[in-house]
Amino acid sequence: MAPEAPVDFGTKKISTGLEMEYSKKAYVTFLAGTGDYVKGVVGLAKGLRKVKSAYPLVVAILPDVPEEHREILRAQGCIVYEIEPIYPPDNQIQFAMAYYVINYSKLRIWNFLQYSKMVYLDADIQVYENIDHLLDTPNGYFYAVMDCFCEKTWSHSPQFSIGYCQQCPNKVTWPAEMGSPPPLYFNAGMCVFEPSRLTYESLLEALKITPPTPFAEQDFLNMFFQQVYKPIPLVYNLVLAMLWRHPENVELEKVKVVHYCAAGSKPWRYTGQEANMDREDIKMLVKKWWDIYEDASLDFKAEESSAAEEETFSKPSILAAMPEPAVSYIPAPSAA
Ligand SMILES: O=c1ccn([C@@H]2O[C@H](COP(=O)(O)OP(=O)(O)O)[C@@H](O)[C@H]2O)c(=O)[nH]1
Ligand SMILES: OC[C@H]1O[C@H](O[C@@H]2[C@@H](O)[C@H](O)[C@@H](O)[C@H](O)[C@@H]2O)[C@H](O)[C@@H](O)[C@H]1O
Ligand SMILES: [Mn+2]
Repeated sequence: MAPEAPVDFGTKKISTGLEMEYSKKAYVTFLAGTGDYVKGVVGLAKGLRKVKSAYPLVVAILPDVPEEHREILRAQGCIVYEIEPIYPPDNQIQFAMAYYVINYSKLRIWNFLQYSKMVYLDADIQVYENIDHLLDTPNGYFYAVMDCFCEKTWSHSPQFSIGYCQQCPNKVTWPAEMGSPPPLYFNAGMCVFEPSRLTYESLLEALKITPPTPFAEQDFLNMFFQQVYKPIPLVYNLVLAMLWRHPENVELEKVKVVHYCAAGSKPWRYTGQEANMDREDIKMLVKKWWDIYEDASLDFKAEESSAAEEETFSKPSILAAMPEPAVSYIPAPSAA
């Protein structure tokens, strides 16, 4: 289902006659659980500071994130918004990772209407060069980097079974008897999008009638934004598996954003034991992440900007009165 074309924001008068500034832009990430992903968010906040980004980092947190972690994020200058979880319809699907079920909650960021455009980044991503220009891309599209189908996390898929990957479409051509090749598919760890009430409500409505699939909200977002998806270069989201699956597509010295999504590559829990984790490039990238994380000169200093605010709801107060579409919640496994 293609989303409504997003309304072109400017300063928008609303029924009460109040004016609301819609031109704000920001980075946003997502944090769930009581575990160590908070380190990823701290690393990301410090990385964005190191590349002198002009925009704040918003963190959409689930209610289970402890106050101590929220304080750590505020102390790093993050703008912390608590969001309500979103679960897919009741299902028996085998997700590629059991905890993926919590990732549907990312959809709340489309309701951050106080922002006109945002770059979403997973907490296991690090930004090594300024990418603020992505927030000046033309509106009306969904920008993200193409994924790779070669890791065993894709073993459920027809692509994997015939050895097809969009990263090298001529290596194994898609057989005619399997119909047309799959549409271009993005990794949902990084994307450029426009918050919009219409898009948000359409997402939630579509979710109610969309059977969940192994890559959870990533599959769902690929289906939803298929008509407006614009692939952007791999330098904006290096999915680490590309280093051993498609090295011919990677110029590591030009990469601006690294996505530590390969099994065993999360820097804050790296042991080097898993497959490919003893590679020199992986060791270099993990060290690069730690150098930023441990650099005290990159910590937030209160005089840098007005104190970060925290709101306990996922919509600007002025829209609080607008009814939220009902979403059914079901119990789910806790985060990883
Ligand atoms: O316990 C968890 C698991 C996931 N996440 C968030 O959900 C994102 C997606 O999960 P992950 O990056 O582990 O998926 P991958 O990209 O590795 O498949 C993470 O980056 C975090 O932002 C989280 O906050 N806590
Ligand atoms: O909830 C589903 C997740 O799906 C994606 O995970 C990756 C990861 O599983 C790799 O190991 C695979 O190789 C890769 O293809 C896959 O996209 C996103 O990075 C993450 O943000 C989230 O959307
Ligand atoms: Mn990730």
